[in-house]
Amino acid sequence: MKQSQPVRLTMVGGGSWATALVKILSENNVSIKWWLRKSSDAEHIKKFGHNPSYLSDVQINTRKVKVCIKIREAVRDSEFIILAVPAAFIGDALTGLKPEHFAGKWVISAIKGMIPSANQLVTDWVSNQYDVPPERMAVIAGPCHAEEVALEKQSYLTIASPDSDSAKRVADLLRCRFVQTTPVDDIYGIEYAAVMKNIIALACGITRGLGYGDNFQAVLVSNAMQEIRRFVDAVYPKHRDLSGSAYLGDLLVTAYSPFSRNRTFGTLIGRGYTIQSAQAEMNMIAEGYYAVKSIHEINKQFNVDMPITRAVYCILYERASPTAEMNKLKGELM
Ligand SMILES: NC(=O)c1ccc[n+]([C@@H]2O[C@H](COP(=O)([O-])OP(=O)(O)OC[C@H]3O[C@@H](n4cnc5c(N)ncnc54)[C@H](O)[C@@H]3O)[C@@H](O)[C@H]2O)c1
Ligand SMILES: O=P(O)(O)OC[C@H](O)CO
Repeated sequence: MKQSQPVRLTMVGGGSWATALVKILSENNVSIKWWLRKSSDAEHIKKFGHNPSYLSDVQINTRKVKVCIKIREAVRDSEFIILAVPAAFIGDALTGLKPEHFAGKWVISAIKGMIPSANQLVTDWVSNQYDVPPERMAVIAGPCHAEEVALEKQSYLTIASPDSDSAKRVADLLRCRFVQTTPVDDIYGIEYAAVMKNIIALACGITRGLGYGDNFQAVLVSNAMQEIRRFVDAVYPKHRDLSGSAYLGDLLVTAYSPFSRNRTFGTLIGRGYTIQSAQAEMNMIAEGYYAVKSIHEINKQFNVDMPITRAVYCILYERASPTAEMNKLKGELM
């Protein structure tokens, strides 16, 4: 039987998540233009079919995937654009693009971070900068570490869009042998929860680094869930069940998995590393570092009680002692 034309899609980003998403999409009838910032990585993928910098065991199907270092060329003729670079660098990655380059396309954020210069969610920022209508936007969420996708471990993604057809189309694109997908409509609630779980993972890491145990972490995580609920309900009120995997599931994986970038970063801070030395130690980005400042700023309008976020903010941005901040927090949890 003749196969239908492949879906034309652009992947923006050269890190672990972009590599894992390329692997997932390559399972389906999708033709991918993959934009990477580093030309040496792009050349290596062309020649050897592996990303040398992230998840280098993943075999890239170069019949389906064309690498590219020019962003305009990468987005030309695509129906879908997936953004998978840390939020702080998305502006750089899209430099040279104008609203007309996004016209008629779906834009999907796989990013779990805030735009630091604007204190904005990525979908809000993209909509404003490039005139992408909300119904053409989606986010990829859920408890899913790139490292486990690389190993084809059974995983689940939640695809959120205000438009149910868009959510379903994107969910269909990302479903494969080892990934289940669910379309939903709570795009902003899910995006905020995904941002906030990174801050909580930093807190978990800090307490691990200081020597706190599982008993404390269980209380920290359950209090965190309430903190996320208070904030998300204040900023974007809507009926939602936060026990779903895109909310609670994502919090759990990031808080407990050794693959978590944010937890690892927090652990280094708890052990006494400076921010610069912790960043230098990791080849990866901990989104929570940027997000905690944005959420702290946004919360000035809402005044939600957020003791965990406040403690992490004070440690990372006000040079407060992790020991003293966690001592204070101890008395506020229940
Ligand atoms: N890794 C995961 O398992 C995973 C899962 C879900 C969502 N995400 C989200 O995906 C996004 C990308 O994260 P990741 O894990 O792929 O990143 P990563 O930490 O694996 O890689 C870092 C990325 O940042 C880029 N980068 C580093 N410094 C840069 C700079 N100065 N300018 C421009 N780009 C720079 C690198 O090229 C690389 O693409 C994040 O928002 C993250 O929260 C990641
Ligand atoms: O768990 P982290 O800190 O690596 O963040 C990556 C993803 O957001 C997990 O869903």
